[in-house]
Amino acid sequence: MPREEMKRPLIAGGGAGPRPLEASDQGTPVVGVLGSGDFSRSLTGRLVASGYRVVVGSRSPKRCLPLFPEEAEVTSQVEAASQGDLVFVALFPEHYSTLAGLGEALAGKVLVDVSNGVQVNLGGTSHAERLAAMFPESHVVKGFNTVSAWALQTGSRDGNRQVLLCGDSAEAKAAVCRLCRALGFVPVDTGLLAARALELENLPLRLFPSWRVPLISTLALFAFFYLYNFLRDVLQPLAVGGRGRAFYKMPVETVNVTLPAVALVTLALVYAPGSLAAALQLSRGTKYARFPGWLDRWLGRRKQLGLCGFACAATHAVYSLCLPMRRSARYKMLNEAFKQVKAGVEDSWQEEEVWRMELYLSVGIMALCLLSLLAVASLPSVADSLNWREFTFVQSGVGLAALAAATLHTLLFGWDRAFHRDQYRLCLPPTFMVAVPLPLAVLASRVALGLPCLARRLARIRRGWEKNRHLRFTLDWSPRKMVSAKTEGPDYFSSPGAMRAVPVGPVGRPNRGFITGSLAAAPGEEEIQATRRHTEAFEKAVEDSKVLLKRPSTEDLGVLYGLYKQSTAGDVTTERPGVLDFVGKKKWDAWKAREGVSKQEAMDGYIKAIEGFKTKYGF
Ligand SMILES: NC(=O)C1=CN([C@@H]2O[C@H](COP(=O)(O)OP(=O)(O)OC[C@H]3O[C@@H](n4cnc5c(N)ncnc54)[C@H](OP(=O)(O)O)[C@@H]3O)[C@@H](O)[C@H]2O)C=CC1
Ligand SMILES: [Cu+2]
Repeated sequence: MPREEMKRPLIAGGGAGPRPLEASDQGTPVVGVLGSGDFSRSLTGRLVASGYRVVVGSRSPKRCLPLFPEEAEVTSQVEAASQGDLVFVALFPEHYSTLAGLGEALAGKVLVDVSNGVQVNLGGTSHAERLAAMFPESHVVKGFNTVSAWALQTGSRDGNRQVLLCGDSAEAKAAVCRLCRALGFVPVDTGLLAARALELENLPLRLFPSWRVPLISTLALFAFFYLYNFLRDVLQPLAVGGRGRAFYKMPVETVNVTLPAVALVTLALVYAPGSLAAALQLSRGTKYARFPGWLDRWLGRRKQLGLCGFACAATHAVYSLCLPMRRSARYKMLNEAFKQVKAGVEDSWQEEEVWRMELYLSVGIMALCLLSLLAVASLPSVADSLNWREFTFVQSGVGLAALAAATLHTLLFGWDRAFHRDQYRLCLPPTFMVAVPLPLAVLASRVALGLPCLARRLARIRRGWEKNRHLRFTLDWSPRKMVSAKTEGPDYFSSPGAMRAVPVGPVGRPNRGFITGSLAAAPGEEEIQATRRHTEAFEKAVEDSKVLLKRPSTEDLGVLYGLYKQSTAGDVTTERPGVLDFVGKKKWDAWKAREGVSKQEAMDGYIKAIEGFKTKYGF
């Protein structure tokens, strides 16, 4: 539906008059909607506005008639089921049994189940499957349950435009997809009913599913550090006979010592899985082995963890700004001043303390700025405007700089306190000493991964190199394809970008049984030996062709391709590819040019050509 259409008020309040279904609307299906509730009304309004003829089926059509736009027909359920080509079931699933008598009217039709559960259903049967079992002659499609009645009314300008669907009949899904598009939504086919319906029904019931673990981790860290600080800063002074003036610290001071520790550890948790993944790839020598499930999930939650860390850091900044505003701070300052006067100290300036504070604050502000950049870049609208390199630079480069700055900020805060005995209250080291090891370990691992020997190896692995195996520039090389006389084979014409890593045996040792199928015909022992030697020389030349230092010119690739196909498949037997298949045509022509040449001669030609190319292109 055009955007302008979306802006039209959808539920015509009355005087709009019937919207005639003229010639252009003739082909559109009649849509039946069973049920007259909120969803039914919003959907009907939207369908009518998009030019569909809608028949609403209700148990009491007269009562609900005024609630629907006048273009819609409101009738009995049987009537709506009979008239509609595509029927929406806008009832709660517990009322599906009341539709039992509609089996005949709904036979052969597309039934759209829009229902949601009341609680997450993790193993039972989905409502859509129950509906499909009730109406085995209808084609049930699950969908629209992730769209609210509100979104249907206001149009997809608000929120997500996607409508997730699933179903077993491809035609039924196609019909629902067409309708979706006509309503201005974007259909997304997620698969079959048995595989996806339950998941779709659970989707609207889940509360921020990707945030659960990051939020719980952040809260758990907060609880741990808060308790730790409570023991050290509140209980310990009371335990050693203080004057009962420690509980005041609980709302602000203790929270403000807790927040930076949580922020720092959370931020380290964002970059730790990347280091673990790199270490795994290095030790396995391949990027093609799956990570353990927990690492995969951890990698997938980095953004949420980062945002939790940012929230803690930002809150810590606000708390810190407010510290001097507190009464307790003023009283403490006055008391200090009085003590100083009494002691006759005129100037309390301590150079070291001044520098510690200046540096600590400055680095902290920088860390917060970098974190803000990261947070902004993780917004979908901003992330979408960055290319992959820019995104990686921000998330990786700026993120690690933020982690480094935050760690330095914490270390500057600690200064030399780690070495003061009086800092170990209740035998517990200062909080910063508990918070700092993980970020330091992550930063150290990144430095290690940046060392040329490791960085080079990792870069190779990430470009497809595998330990004990070699990279080859090829597409379909399976022996079966070599034997068949089709236009497949080594894709010498593929662009360098299309090259991909496929494991093969070590260079120089041809794979066993490489082209045996096409060449195994010689009867005598000597002949067999000669053929084998010839074949091996050819196979060696094929292997060599993949490790030439430079990519041969298109003409030379054509020569190689033609000789190769003639060697392995004989004369060309296929039709010349169509006008638009430029690469296919070139390949075909190159093969055709060798027509009539025997396989042995073609192999000789190939071996000679490779010898020449080794000098020409380097080897
Ligand atoms: N509202 C929303 O935003 C969304 C709703 N949905 C789904 O759409 C479906 C309908 O929701 P909604 O429109 O909000 O619900 P409503 O309660 O507003 O409407 C349900 C309709 O079901 C019919 N009904 C009520 N009681 C019975 C009964 N005992 N036996 C038979 N039919 C009955 C009534 O129609 P009548 O009296 O005319 O027969 C009623 O209007 C639900 O499955 C819901 O999960 C999905 C996504 C969003
Ligand atoms: Cu701080």
